[in-house]
Amino acid sequence: MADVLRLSGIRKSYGDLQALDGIDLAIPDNAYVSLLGPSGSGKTTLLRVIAGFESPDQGSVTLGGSPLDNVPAHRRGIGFVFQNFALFPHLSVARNIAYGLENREIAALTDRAAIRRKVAEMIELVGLAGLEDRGVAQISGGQRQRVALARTLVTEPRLVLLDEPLGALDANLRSRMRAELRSIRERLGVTFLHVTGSESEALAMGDIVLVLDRGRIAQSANADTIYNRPAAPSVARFLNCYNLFEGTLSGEAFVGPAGSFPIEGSTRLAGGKTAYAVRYDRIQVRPASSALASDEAGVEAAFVASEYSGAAVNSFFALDSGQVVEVETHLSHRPPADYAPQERYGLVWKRDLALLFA
Ligand SMILES: Nc1ncnc2c1ncn2[C@@H]1O[C@H](COP(=O)(O)OP(=O)(O)OP(=O)(O)O)[C@@H](O)[C@H]1O
Repeated sequence: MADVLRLSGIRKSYGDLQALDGIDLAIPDNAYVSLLGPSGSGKTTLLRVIAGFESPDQGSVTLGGSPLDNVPAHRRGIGFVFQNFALFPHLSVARNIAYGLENREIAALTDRAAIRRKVAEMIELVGLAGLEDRGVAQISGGQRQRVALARTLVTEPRLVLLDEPLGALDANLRSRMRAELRSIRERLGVTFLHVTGSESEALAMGDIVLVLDRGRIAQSANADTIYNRPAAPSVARFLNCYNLFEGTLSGEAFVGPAGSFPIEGSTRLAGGKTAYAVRYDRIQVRPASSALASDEAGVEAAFVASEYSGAAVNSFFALDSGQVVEVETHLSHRPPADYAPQERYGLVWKRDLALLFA
């Protein structure tokens, strides 16, 4: 797959704050790419540098092999979908979409019939047929989202940047729009770079997931690799599905405030920092003082509370060190257990399901 976008050595600071700290990145053509990172990690700044709304202090951006360094935002051929949609409230659905075509810097269209035809095609593609003449104040949030997308896509950009595009939608609509966005992108064959703070959205949508941590790319991989082999403890933390333990290696064990875990059989990953990680759904809860099998590791902890979320229950246990360990039990596997508050339990996992960053 050829790369549509390349970034090399991008740095951007605001005063003393290094918002982007040396970004090297290649984004393939015809792909859905998610950009995940916690608040303040530099996601919006990165999009703004790519779009040309901000100039980097150092580094270069190329699109389709051509440098963009001196190309202003409106001549880059890059589309941008804003979180708040940024539609013209006094214009109809069709007029909002046509606006992009009539006013684009490169090859603006003036032929009314051609504009009408392209707008109609786009309305069909994003599923807005029948709403052409409605004012954008008279349609739902999900429909406004589609107008924003259509207005960008109608200009045939090579790359579309989407800044938290589902953030303003309610939970139901958000999950429906995930599938819609993926299918619209596939039909057009254009590359989408979708910024999100939601790990489930990033993993569900991206053919490639980029994880940004304090202005640097911490990992770039497919969803399965990110989920099962996070490149660093910080990536595991953002994924919100791993218990992370701090400590050091001591012979054949990982030792920290939580206890001592034999490391034989655990998956060893390079991660810059020593840490031990166990996914929430890899932990079994047993009576306290149960014997461990030779391929298991575990800790004892006091039950705090459970949270029911439909298909699963998440239970929280406090270790003697104060750290809270989360256990996720899928209800298709077993009925919800009734743990007693403050009671001690054994939390046990197979060693070969644990990750050791060292
Ligand atoms: N115009 C600006 N002036 C000063 N600091 C800025 C400016 N824009 C961003 N920053 C700072 O740069 C850092 C990165 O901000 P950015 O908006 O890119 O993060 P983000 O990952 O998009 O966060 P969020 O998910 O909260 O939107 C933050 O610490 C932010 O406060």
